[in-house]
Amino acid sequence: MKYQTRKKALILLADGTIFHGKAVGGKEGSSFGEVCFNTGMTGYQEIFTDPSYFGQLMVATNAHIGNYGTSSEEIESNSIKIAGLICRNFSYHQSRPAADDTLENFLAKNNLLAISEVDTRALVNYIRDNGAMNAVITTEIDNLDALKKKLADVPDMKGLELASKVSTKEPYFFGNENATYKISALDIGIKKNILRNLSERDCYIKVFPYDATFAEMEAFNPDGYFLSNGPGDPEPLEAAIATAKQIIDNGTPLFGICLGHQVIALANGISTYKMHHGHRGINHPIKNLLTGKGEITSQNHGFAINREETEANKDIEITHVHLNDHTVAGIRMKNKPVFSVQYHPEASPGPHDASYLFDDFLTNIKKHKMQTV
Ligand SMILES: NC(=O)CC[C@H](N)C(=O)O
Repeated sequence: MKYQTRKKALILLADGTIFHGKAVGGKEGSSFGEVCFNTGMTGYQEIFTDPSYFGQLMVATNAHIGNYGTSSEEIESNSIKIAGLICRNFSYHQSRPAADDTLENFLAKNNLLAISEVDTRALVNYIRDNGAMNAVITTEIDNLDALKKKLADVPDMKGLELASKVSTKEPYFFGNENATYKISALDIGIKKNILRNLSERDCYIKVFPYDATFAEMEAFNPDGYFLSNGPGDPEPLEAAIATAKQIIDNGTPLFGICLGHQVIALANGISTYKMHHGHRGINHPIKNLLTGKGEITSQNHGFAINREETEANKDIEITHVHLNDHTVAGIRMKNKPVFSVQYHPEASPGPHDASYLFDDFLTNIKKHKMQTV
C-alpha cells in the first residue's frame, strides 16, 4: 500500500503524550490497552499470538516488522492476542520460502489495528522513563477529546484478571495418548510451544480451564501438574491459587511458567507487584544460582514476585535471578518437587538456554513415580 494513501494515525498515552504514525493496511478505528515494548529482533508472530499479551498494545523495537511473513506453524494460540501493533517500518512484502502469508494479511484476518512510521525509539525511551501506561492507537485523529475520555475509563493492568478471557472453555488433550507420562495443565493463557515441549518429552497433556478445581485436575490421574503463563495481574486468580495450594499439599511434581510462577508464589503467601515497565525481549540475562551458570532467556512479564518475602519464606529457595535488576526469576520449594520460573524456557524462536527446565520437571516426575509405585 502506497505511503501517500495510508491513513494518518497516532498513539495517545494516558498522560496526554502523542506520537504520530500511519495506519497499516486498510483497518481504521481505535484500539485501547496497556502500552509495552518487546526488544526481540525475531518472533513477531509468536509475540502477537501469545495469550500473555492479551490487552496490550505492542511496540516492536525492531525497525522492520513483517519482512519474513507469517507461517501457520509459528503461532502460540489460534488468534492474535495483542490489542494493537505499533512499529517503525512495516514490510508489505515478504521473501521467505517457508512463509505462507504476508503479515499484512495475517493482521487483516485477525482484524488487528496496527500503525507504523512511529518514532519507536522515542516512544520506548518515553515508556522506560515514565513506566507502562494505558494508551490508544487510532485513525480517528479528529476526535481526540472523546478518545481521552474513553482512555480514562480503561482499567489499569494492576488488579486486572484476564486469564478467563483467553483460557479454554472446555478441557482438551494434547499429544500422544500412549505417552509414558500424563500432565494436568491449568490454562491461564497457555502457549502452544509449552504443550509441544511437554509432548516431545513423552507426555500426554490434559489442558483445563482457568477455574478448574484440583479434584477435576486430579481425576486425570496425572504424573505432574503444570501452571501456565498468561495475561493480567496474578493476584485476582483466586481459583488458580487455591488449586496450586492443593497441588502443593498433594506432593505431586508441579512446574509453573511466568503467570504460573507468580501463582505458585502467591500460593506460598508471597505477594506480587507491578513492575515499572516489565521485561519483554529475547536476550534477558539470568543467573542460575544452583549451577552458577548464565542463561540468555526470553521474557514477557509486567509483574514480579516480592524478593524480601521470598527470601523470608522458609519453604522457598530462590534459584534464578535476573541480572539486569536482580528481580527474582526462579524459585523452588525446599521439601516438595515444585519449581517455577518467571521467564520462558519454551521460547520460540528461542533462545533455548533454559529448555533444561522441562527436563528437570520430567526428572522430578520420574523420581516421584518411582517413589509411589
Ligand atoms: N507471560 C506471562 O505469563 C506474564 C505473566 C503476567 N501477566 C505478567 O505480566 O507478569
